[in-house]
Amino acid sequence: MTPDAETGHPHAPAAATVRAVHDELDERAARLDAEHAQTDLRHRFLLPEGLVHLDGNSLGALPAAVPPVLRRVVQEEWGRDLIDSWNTAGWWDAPGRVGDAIGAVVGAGPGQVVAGDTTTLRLYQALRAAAVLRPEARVLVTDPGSFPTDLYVAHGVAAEVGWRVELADPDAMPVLLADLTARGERVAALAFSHVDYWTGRAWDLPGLVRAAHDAGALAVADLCHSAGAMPVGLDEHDVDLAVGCGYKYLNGGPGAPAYLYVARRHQPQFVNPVPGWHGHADPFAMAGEYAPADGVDRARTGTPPLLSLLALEAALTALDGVDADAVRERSLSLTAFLRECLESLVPGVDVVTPRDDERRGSQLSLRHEHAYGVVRALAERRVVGDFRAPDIVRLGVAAPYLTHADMVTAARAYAAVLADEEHLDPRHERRSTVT
Ligand SMILES: Cc1ncc(COP(=O)(O)O)c(C=O)c1O
Ligand SMILES: Nc1c(O)cccc1C(=O)C[C@H](N)C(=O)O
Repeated sequence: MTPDAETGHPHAPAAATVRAVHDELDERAARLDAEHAQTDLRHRFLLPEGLVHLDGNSLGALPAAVPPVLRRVVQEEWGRDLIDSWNTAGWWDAPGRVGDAIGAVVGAGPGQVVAGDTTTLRLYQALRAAAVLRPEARVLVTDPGSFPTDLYVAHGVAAEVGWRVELADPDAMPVLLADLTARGERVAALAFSHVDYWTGRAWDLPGLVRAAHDAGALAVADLCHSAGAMPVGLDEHDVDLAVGCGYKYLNGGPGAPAYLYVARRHQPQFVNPVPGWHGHADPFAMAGEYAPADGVDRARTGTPPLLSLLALEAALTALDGVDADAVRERSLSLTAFLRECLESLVPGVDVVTPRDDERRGSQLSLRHEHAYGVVRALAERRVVGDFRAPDIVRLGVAAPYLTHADMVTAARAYAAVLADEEHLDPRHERRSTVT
């Protein structure tokens, strides 16, 4: 480094050099945004002016299509037509209809996805159903780095059905499965997240499904961090069961319903461990005995949260006309460019997320000793990411509403926070519940 002409600081780069780096990044951003103009869907979302929302992997932005639909649903369907709306407004069929719309995003043909309930409940259903589909098996393989709710459900179901839980990083799962099989152990299911919530690492979904099937096991995937951000190909890759939430890259809003995919081949044997009346073959017969509906409808439980479900349905239209490959292409460009900006502007930045496109979901996770303070200080600069304990600054990149220019803004803010030590401000000591 040459001494700075203005400050005379011997170790800082010259101001002119710094300005040239910034100019170059701005020019690259403008060029890349022009190249990717086709997939810029920012106009389909209502975001506060000047905010860079890098937290769509926790709560997606509000699609412009949602408020008018909710207004109509509340005023006309609920307010005016009341109970008639179960028939006239298609409320009864909404879980399957919205399920099909989600299916279109994750590569599942119609009739295999049902929307409603929470990811936690959906995973419980999936794993309990796996136990019925693989009655002889005594082992569940899952990732110790899974989102906590997934681990809790895995251990909970294992305790209920008498499985032993084997923990392995998804990269190590195929070897573990082969070992278990060689020892004559029967594995019921391999449960994994397609993209890791903490590192942003994307696992090899087709390879994991193949390994599961080679071991006679089922593949159960959590799509929370991939659905809406990249192609999943549930049917193409022969996934058995999958779950996901509606509030991240599907932009369904806070508490949006989750979903469950049951591959058509498993539906006749799918046993719902929470057999509610909405999943009954003839709900209004009010029969005292449960008889499952045909198809994926048997995975329904009780009355779905209609307002949220219809908000999610409207939200999904924000992705209309842009396929998952196109979203992925934009996402990879944005995350690669964000990394490049950070590496240019923040000396020693520690990016945990893999550099390799194949291995990267749609976020960058940065390790920092004062990650919580960094996240709070960034938020004051109108760049919203989140903190994941113990030391991760998570920057989620929801491609449809973010631009390459936003990536420069975010990296610049990150550099400024650290340079001015804003993250050490005592106001940024950790005290909020939700991070
Ligand atoms: C991978 C993963 N699974 C599950 C959940 C949450 O489950 P639920 O929708 O039941 O809160 C999240 C996020 O909250 C998640 O990231
Ligand atoms: N589901 C959430 C919630 O109910 C409150 C706050 C955050 C969330 C999230 O979605 C967090 C997210 N699953 C994560 O990857 O950390």
